[in-house]
Amino acid sequence: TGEVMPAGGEFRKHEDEDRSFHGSRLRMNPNVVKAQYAVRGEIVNRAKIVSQEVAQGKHPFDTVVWCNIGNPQKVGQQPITFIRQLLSLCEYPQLLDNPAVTQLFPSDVCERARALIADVPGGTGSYSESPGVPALRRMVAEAVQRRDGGCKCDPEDIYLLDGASAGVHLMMRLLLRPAENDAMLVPIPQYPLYSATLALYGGSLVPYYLDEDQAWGLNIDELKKALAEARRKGQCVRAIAVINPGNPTGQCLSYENQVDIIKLCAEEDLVLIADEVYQENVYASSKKFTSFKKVATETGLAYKFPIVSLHSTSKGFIGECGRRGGFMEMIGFPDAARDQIFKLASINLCPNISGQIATSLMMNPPQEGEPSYELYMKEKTGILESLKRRATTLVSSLNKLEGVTCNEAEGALYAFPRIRLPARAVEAAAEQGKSPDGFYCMEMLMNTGIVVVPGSGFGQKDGTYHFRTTFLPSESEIGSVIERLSKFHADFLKKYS
Ligand SMILES: Cc1ncc(COP(=O)(O)O)c(CN[C@@H]2CONC2=O)c1O
Repeated sequence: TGEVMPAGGEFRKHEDEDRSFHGSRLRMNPNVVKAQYAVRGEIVNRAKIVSQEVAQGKHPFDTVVWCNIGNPQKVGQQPITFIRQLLSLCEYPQLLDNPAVTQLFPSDVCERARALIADVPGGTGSYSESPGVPALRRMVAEAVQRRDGGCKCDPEDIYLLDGASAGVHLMMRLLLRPAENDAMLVPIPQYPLYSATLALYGGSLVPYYLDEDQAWGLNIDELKKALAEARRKGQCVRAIAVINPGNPTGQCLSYENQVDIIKLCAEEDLVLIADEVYQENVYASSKKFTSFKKVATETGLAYKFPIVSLHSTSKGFIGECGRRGGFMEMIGFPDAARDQIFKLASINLCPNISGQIATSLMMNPPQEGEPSYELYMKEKTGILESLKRRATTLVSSLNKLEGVTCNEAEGALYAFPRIRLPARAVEAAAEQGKSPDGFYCMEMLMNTGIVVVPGSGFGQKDGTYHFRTTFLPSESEIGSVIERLSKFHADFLKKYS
């Protein structure tokens, strides 16, 4: 069914032909064709065209608002000064020899930079060890130990990454065996990195549904039923992915939920993939982040089964998405698996050094009394408090719309409202071969310029429709975004009622 690249022939793009070349065709990996990633799907691709057309006055709005992706600096969030100052000096150490440097950079930044430069053999342009620069891994491990109230963290368990995505890919490659009917438990709604990588590496997704009526709570009995049902069907469930705080749902797990999950993994021989990239994004005063590693330690089950915990420089208040920084902490993996993980990391040579440095700085911020501390805390607090205000404003506005309900965004960067759509809208969507919420989101784009992602891209209970939006537009513009969205929603209901 596939196509074969012509031997020796140059493969040219065929706009008006059937994409064959010299009669030959390109045979592609069907898993690649099967994988989907809605965060940058059809709506976003259309939005790119619209954003070019807006300048020519072709649309009833003058800006496209990118609410499809948690990309804070794309929509105006400022980088953290401390991080950028240190990266600047690490990228061009000669600055430190310039007498003017002390006028441009605080003394603690200069000292840190000298230490980092000494710690990174060959500088930021050199390959490092595949798991990352040893000194930076140690810095991250010490910080994880402090974060978790003293729970031991071995630097050998820390792998620095080109973003948390790289850690998920690595784990999927390690665990999913062809022709073994391997599967993974994934929350629904889920961040589509999980469904996409399962498709890419030949695994299958076993859904466990979060309960929208219980603030997207996780029901451990539901999880156990999903596991038993999958096994009954002959699926070999290898792991469970947990996203805490949740994406797209924003819920923060209770400590009890976490204990239940850990006990289940230990009893059922499951690898726990703890996706904790939003650990700094907790807004609900009744919730606080506790790492699964800490809960496992306090439950007496740490190192009794494999846990891989993921963190990233892309989220939190740092928002260094393009830096491609992050790390995974792996505990409870047998040595034979660790050897294979090292080999997988080696095939990619090493994570980028700038991202490694940013990760070590994310985990080791300025301390009270240091010259950089005051500005750092001002920037951090300013961003997190603003995110909390924007989350509250957006969710309360969404709940005022007819037929819309939206749980509180307890954490992360998103709201995931449920929308009730008129039958005529569902019919119109079907006529265009679109999902109802995909149809709604495309109409939203074409009428308002606001780019969101249909709930169908994250998974949802049959018969329900959602969309995911970030609350990243600045506080000066989020009001107008809400106005545009509210007017669109009312007009849409009128048009299809
Ligand atoms: C839950 C979760 N895990 C991992 C990642 C990947 O992070 P890295 O940038 O470190 O690879 C993301 C990114 N969030 C995507 C990107 O922006 N909006 C999203 O939903 C995420 O939301």
